[in-house]
Amino acid sequence: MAAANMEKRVIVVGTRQSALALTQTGQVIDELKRISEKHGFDYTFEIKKIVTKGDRILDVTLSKVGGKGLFVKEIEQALVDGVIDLAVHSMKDMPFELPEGLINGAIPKRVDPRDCLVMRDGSSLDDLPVGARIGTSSLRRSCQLKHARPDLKLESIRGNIDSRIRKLETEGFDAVVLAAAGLTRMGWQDQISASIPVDVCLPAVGQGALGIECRENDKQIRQLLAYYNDTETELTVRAERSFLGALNGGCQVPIGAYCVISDADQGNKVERQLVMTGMVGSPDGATMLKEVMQGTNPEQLGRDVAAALIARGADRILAEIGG
Ligand SMILES: NCc1[nH]cc(CCC(=O)O)c1CC(=O)O
Repeated sequence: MAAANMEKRVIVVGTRQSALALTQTGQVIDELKRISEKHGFDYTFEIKKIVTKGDRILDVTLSKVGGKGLFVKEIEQALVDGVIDLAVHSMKDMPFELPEGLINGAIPKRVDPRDCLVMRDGSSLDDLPVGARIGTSSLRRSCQLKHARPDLKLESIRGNIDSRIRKLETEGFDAVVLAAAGLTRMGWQDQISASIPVDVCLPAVGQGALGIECRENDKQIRQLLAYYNDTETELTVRAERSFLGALNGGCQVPIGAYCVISDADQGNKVERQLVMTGMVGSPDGATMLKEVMQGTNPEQLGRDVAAALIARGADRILAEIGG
């Protein structure tokens, strides 16, 4: 056992104060405690709550305010300043570029990446009556749902997961759209009426995955986090993020991507391929461009899928939205 492992240390974990952030941070800490014990690290963990700009303006339409990474800037500053040692993010809220000196130390195994419907009645997209009112403020979700069902009325809805579910009743929606991952982490999976297949609604880049951010020069934490990384998730999320970066997109544009690993049996050897679908659409769902490609280098694959969509006019769609 390396001597560094034996050193006692209190690791301060920064988190937003939303129920989802606190819950997933708690779950990550439980897992890191388990890994610490297993590998002989003498670490204890402490939570530090941080209020971000995104939390302060949750009642405003975020897509109007604009700006990328509204939920992470203050947390990253605390990491840079040494006030905290770790931060747990939903991968899909993580900006494309990390500040100098910070890295993503681990991407743990991804859970269900799909969007789902919490419905008043019914158990599938097809059960929604003609002209049903659907609550979502994600342009990506409205684009794809409108494309699949032009009759649906997509309306803006804000707030944390629990307040969005409440609005199903109080604001008379027929359904609200949420990520299965958030509901499951909260233990609310019984609220899911229908999972939307990824070929109907391609998830946001990194949806269902977490990112654990730390300082690049913190060797102890990096050693600990290496045990928590999931290689398959890391490769697929890297491809998706490369796609997002090549399109210069934030989370407020109708961009979706989902990458999986497929092991193709080539007779005498198994070849590992990344298979990625990327999507760019107009908010009204009238235009929706999709490409599926495969490759072995995640960054290259992301750029290739982006280039293929740009060749078909994706950059013009995004320029119109101002994404
Ligand atoms: N945009 C907010 C957000 N950021 C991460 C999740 C949970 C899903 C995940 O971890 O990917 C959610 C809620 C949602 O989209 O329903």
